[in-house]
Amino acid sequence: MARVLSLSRSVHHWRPLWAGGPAAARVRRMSSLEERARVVVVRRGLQRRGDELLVDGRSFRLSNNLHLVGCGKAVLGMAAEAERIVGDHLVQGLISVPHGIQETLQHHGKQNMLLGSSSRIKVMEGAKHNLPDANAQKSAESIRELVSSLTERDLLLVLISGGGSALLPAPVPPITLQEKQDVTRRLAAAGATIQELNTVRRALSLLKGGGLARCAYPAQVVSLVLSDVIGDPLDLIASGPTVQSEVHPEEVWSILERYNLSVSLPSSVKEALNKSSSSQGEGESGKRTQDSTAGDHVLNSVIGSNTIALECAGRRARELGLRTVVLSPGVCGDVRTVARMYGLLSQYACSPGKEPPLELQEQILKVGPEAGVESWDLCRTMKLLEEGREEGWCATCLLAGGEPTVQLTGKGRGGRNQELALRVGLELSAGSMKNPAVFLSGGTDGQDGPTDAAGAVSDAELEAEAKNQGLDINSFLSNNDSFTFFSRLSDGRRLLLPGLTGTNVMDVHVMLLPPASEKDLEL
Ligand SMILES: Nc1ncnc2c1ncn2[C@@H]1O[C@H](COP(=O)(O)OP(=O)(O)OP(=O)(O)O)[C@@H](O)[C@H]1O
Ligand SMILES: O=C(O)[C@H](O)CO
Repeated sequence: MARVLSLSRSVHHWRPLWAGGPAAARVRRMSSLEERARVVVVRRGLQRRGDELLVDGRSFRLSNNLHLVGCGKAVLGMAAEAERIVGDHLVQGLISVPHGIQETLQHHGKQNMLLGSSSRIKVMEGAKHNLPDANAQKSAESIRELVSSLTERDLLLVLISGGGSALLPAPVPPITLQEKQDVTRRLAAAGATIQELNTVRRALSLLKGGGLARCAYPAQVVSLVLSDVIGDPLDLIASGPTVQSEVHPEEVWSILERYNLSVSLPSSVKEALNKSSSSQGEGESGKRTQDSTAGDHVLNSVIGSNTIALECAGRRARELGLRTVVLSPGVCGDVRTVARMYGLLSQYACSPGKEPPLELQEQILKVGPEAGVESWDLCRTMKLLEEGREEGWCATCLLAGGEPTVQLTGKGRGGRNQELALRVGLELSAGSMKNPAVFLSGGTDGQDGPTDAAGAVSDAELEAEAKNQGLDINSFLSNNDSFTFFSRLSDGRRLLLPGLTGTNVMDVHVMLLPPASEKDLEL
């Protein structure tokens, strides 16, 4: 947010700052905030008292018996912090992190998130563009080997964050990596939710759905989880490698049928699904899963989520002199519905007259829940927006988070954040009144779909700007080509390009709303 906009408080418009200048310094301050937040969540989640490790009120004895594994986009920074806390008892570690992340963090001067040369933790990179690949599969095999060698005197610390599913691929034989990748790619492209996607992934994997904890048995497993799924469901974040979950083949089949994939499935996948119904409750080694992942042997603890990103963004917005309103960390559903909701909220905040029209309120209460926002959050937000209009002395920064979905129909390059920004831009351009709101949507991991951008910024000028440059927004949208659109538009200055951030707590949406002028209120 700080990178993108600077607010002129005296006039009712925003001056885009994406050309650089003071913005660069602000990005650095923002990054150090991010870094502090991550350090805080790990320090809060993993406490040390002498040779005792305290997690979620439970105590574990450290005696040079600690092993560490992890997978996910935020895991490198988490591992660096964990090693600072318990490194003296660490025997060995191995983490699977995104391709290129060490170089990016180095490049951005985030030394704090990198492991030192004397670290006992080995870093393996893979899953380019967030797709499981041969490198990630190698990492998964090495992690499986490491944890399988543990005994009951060992303590296994598992670090998990979003992106972990692609970074820990271990297809159930005879499924090949390529076949598994095809199934998940086609599901994602058809608009499947992360809940549906990971339910299928769990059924096709040796390590997901508690498989990692099963392999580590009889060692004690302690998992620290940074959530990137709405509601923080442990069994779905990174497909729950340390969370025992039953595979219900009928549930998996119904998801595959919903997206018309059941007929074209490779025979290996069908075979694995049929087997899973008969081998319920058994680990790979034949150990009863009940023994290995239930009860005291495994502790899973969520240490952070999108709510933390919204808190940090809110703090920064207040420092910049803005009034902050947090809508919800649970925005989801089709990107068109989400765009409509933001269009309506901006109209509500900016419509002329003493009070926003009642029909707008009704429409917001209808569309909002379809975009995952509860009615009481909508009512609370509308009340705060209305108060903001009346106070009229500073602008409002509306913040929300979540993960909308895009149903891919085209072959272009883009991501849900860029597509959302583009669609919100159209909403803001529509109608006779020039809407003064500015909207940003960005993935906290720094990567939106298979593109180098994290997201984009839009406002009511977007449509005219595109037209002047000969770009037809609707044809880019119908080809899901939002990245190409924003790259071509005004030399890409509306794109958000932070590079991989080393964290991953879903997306953040920011809408800046200027206060209503006295003239507006009198209309
Ligand atoms: N051309 C496109 N236009 C719009 N959205 C796209 C496009 N290509 C892929 N997507 C969407 O991007 C999403 C994948 O994005 P990304 O790789 O950032 O994953 P993610 O959900 O953030 O990953 P993770 O949760 O594993 O960190 C999918 O939901 C997919 O529908
Ligand atoms: O890795 C994954 O499965 C997603 O990021 C959700 O956690």
